[in-house]
Amino acid sequence: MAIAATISLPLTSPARRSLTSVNPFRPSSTSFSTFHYNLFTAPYAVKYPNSRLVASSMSIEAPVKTSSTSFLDRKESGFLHFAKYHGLGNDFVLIDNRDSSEPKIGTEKAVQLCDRNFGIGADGVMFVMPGINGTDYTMRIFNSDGSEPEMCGNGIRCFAKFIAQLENLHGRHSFTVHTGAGLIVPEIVEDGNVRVDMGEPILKASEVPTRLPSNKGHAVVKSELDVDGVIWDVTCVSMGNPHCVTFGTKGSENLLVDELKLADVGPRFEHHAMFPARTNTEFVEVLSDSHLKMRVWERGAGATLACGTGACAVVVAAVLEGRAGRNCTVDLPGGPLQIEWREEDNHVYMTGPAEVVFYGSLPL
Ligand SMILES: N[C@@H](CCC[C@H](N)C(=O)O)C(=O)O
Repeated sequence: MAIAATISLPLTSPARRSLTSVNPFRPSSTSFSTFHYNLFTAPYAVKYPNSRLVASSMSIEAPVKTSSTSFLDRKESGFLHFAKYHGLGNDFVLIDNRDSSEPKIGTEKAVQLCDRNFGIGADGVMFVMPGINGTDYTMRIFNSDGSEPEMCGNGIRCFAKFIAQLENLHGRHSFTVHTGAGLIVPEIVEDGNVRVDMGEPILKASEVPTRLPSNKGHAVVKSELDVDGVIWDVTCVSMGNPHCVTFGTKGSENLLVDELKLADVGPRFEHHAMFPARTNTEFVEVLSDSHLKMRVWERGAGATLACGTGACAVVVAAVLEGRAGRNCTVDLPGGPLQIEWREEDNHVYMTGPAEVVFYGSLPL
């Protein structure tokens, strides 16, 4: 089966774009080229979305036209208009769903779009929906396996930048967003990064949820978890979604995360009987009191280049285990996040980038 698609690529490197300097939804007549191509005969353009040279060398009809109106102003029925974003390489298909509280596509289609060989390629699909309970917007997300998580840290930064572009907003802006994890407040700051009030971590074992017995009040901190005969020390934290954080196996030295066989060990945690809702798992190396390095195996998405809720959970776990302070840089494979677990209000604050990659349309 082939899917005809239209795709628009920013001419500048997305990594160098900032909201204040460039608004890709209001391009000048020379800032975009529009390509019409078949997703299944132009895999390289999909796999290397930042490369115009690759797209051009595929003999795709380009450039066919330029537009002075916003790409996402397009409303042709029967087409799904989307934007592809990433936060430190954790990538998402974003859909303008402001006119309905029902997602424009279902989980089966989302799985298809996330496929890196036969679709757009993404770790998840996110929907910008009307707010409820007095909030500005509602966020929903499907993982690449079609499951629906409560929250997504990198995704909510992309969500905020997408809203700013949809609404043609410039400069500092914050939004109240209803999520499965409750109220989340992302704020676009001067340098184009997004700072997010991620709310309070949940530590009560039954609410994470984990079946591991609590050992510090209601929390599970540095507890033993037997993973197919290997004993890991784990701390369980929910940021609305469940996380199991480990700094290594019992009695071992500081974990060297680059040496970890993530694809082997990750699924064993994700589907462990102690995690009734499955779990995201973060493997952490302590570089200093304020500098941590992690790799993640995500529930429903596998190994990803970054996980925002995971980085927040890691700092909470590091503080609870006495391994780091409340203000940390967390290095992920896709880049660093700044995380603060503030003592005054018990909220976790995450700051990091979110960048557009390209815009496209697909027939539904
Ligand atoms: N990558 C996200 C987390 C996405 C949801 C996760 N896979 C889950 O199922 O909980 C992040 O940046 O937080």
